Order: sequence, then C-alpha cells, then structure tokens
Amino acid sequence: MPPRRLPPRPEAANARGMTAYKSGDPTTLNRLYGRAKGKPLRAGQQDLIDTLLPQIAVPTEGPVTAPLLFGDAEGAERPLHFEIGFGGGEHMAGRADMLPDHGFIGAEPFINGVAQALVHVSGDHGRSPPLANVRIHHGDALEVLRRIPDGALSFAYLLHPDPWPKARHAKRRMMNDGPLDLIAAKLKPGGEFRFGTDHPVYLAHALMVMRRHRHQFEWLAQSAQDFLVRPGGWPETRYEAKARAQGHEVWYFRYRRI
Ligand SMILES: C[S@@+](CC[C@H](N)C(=O)[O-])C[C@H]1O[C@@H](n2cnc3c(N)ncnc32)[C@H](O)[C@@H]1O
Repeated sequence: MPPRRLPPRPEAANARGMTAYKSGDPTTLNRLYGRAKGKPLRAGQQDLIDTLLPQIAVPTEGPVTAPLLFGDAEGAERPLHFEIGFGGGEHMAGRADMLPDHGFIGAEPFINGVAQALVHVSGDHGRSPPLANVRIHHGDALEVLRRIPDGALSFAYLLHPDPWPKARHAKRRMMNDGPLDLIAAKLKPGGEFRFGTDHPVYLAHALMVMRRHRHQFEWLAQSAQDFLVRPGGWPETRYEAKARAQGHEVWYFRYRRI
C-alpha cells in the first residue's frame, strides 16, 4: 500500500513560504501557554490565596467596571488600570501605592505570582498599609479584558511578556493584532499603553506589530532616552531586574491611544 500523504500543516506551508508570519494570536487560541504553578506555596502565601484572594478577585462573569469592583457610586470617575501578566505584582502594587484613588486590575495565571502579588497587596508583612485599590484575576488577562466596557481604561500594561522567541510560536505572543485591537478598544482616547521588554526578538516583533496599529496608538518617544531609560512612575518588575542583572538592555514604550 502506498504511504498516506497527509495535507501539509499550515505551519509547514508557511515555513515553505519563506515568512515567519502565521495568522492567529492569543485571542484565537483556546488555551493558555506557560506555567500555571511552580514551587509549593509557603503557608503564609496559601493563607493569602485562601483568605485575601476571594475578597479581591475579579468576578468570574459579567461586566468589569469600577463601581462593581470598588463599590464606587455610578458616575464616579475612578481611573482604571489593567496589567496583563503581572508576574509577582511588583509593578501593579507599586503603581497602586502611587495612585491610591485609581483602580488596578491585574491578571496572572501563574499561582505563585498571584501569591506574591497578594503579599504586596496585604502590605508586605506589615511593612506598609494594605492596598485597597487592587483587584486580581487568577487566569487569562484577555478573558477579563473582553468584559471591561470599551473606553473604560486609562492605562494598560504589558511588561516583559513571555517572549516565545521561535517563529513558529509567534502566535502565542501577547503583542499581536488581536490583543492590541482589544487593548485599543478598552482604552479611552488619551489613555496610555505601556510595554516593556528585554528580549531583542520580541522587540523587533513588537515594533512591527505596533507599526500596523499606528491608526490607534501614537508612540510618545521624542528621543532614544525615552525608550532606553525607565520612565518615572514605572516601578521595576522582577523580570526587568533579572534582565538587568544578566546584563541585558531593557526597552520601555509608552503609546497614547488616539
Ligand atoms: C516573563 S513573565 C513577566 C512577568 C512580569 N510582568 C514581570 O515583568 O516581572 C510573563 C508573565 O505573563 C503571564 N501570562 C502569560 N500569558 C498570560 C495571559 N494570557 N494572561 C495573563 N498573564 C499571562 C505569565 O504567567 C508570566 O507570569
């Protein structure tokens, strides 16, 4: 019997087409990639997951608005911030501490990161007051982002997203057309999207993607210093610190929603 020929996988067909581009992005994938858990949680962290997380978790369904999350009166104008993949939550907690009248929503599927963020939210073991303006989703950021009303966000953050450096994994990168269209829809005009990376492959990819979204985002850089030096009001993340310790360059991008 002759060997059965299988139709080429779209990936293989693209590889033959001499381009790294493949259609699809995280909004089209029906699963999350990356680690969901790491080392066993310490007792104190598990305690925060059991007691604090249920109090500040984003509801699992329905619209995600400032009145529903923070109990604000309808019409109150609390600026909302959304962080995709907050890791250990250093940036989210730092920003929330700087801006106590603003509301912060962070999403992270890695339970150990959620536990670390809860330590910051609870006041870092009594070193500072607890943060009342943070809400957390343990899971996919895009699932929550879709439930935020259009034009409701003042800031969106994507800091050191998983690089997925191989071209065949490019569709797993958060910096892609689907997530960007979603971020653009949720930001109000004049709202800000901040992106940071230390990964050269991701940098080139991100610049290419952002060029396709010039109708939605204006790059706020005036000079090289603006993307080479961490801007004020941008707390360092764990990945950023790790990257710098390894001698990597880090690039910072601020885009204004048009
Ligand atoms: C390289 S880490 C960076 C973490 C943090 N932003 C920092 O700079 O330290 C990327 C993070 O994105 C998270 N992530 C991946 N896919 C995600 C998704 N769909 N929604 C939310 N977070 C996601 C991962 O779990 C991981 O913690």
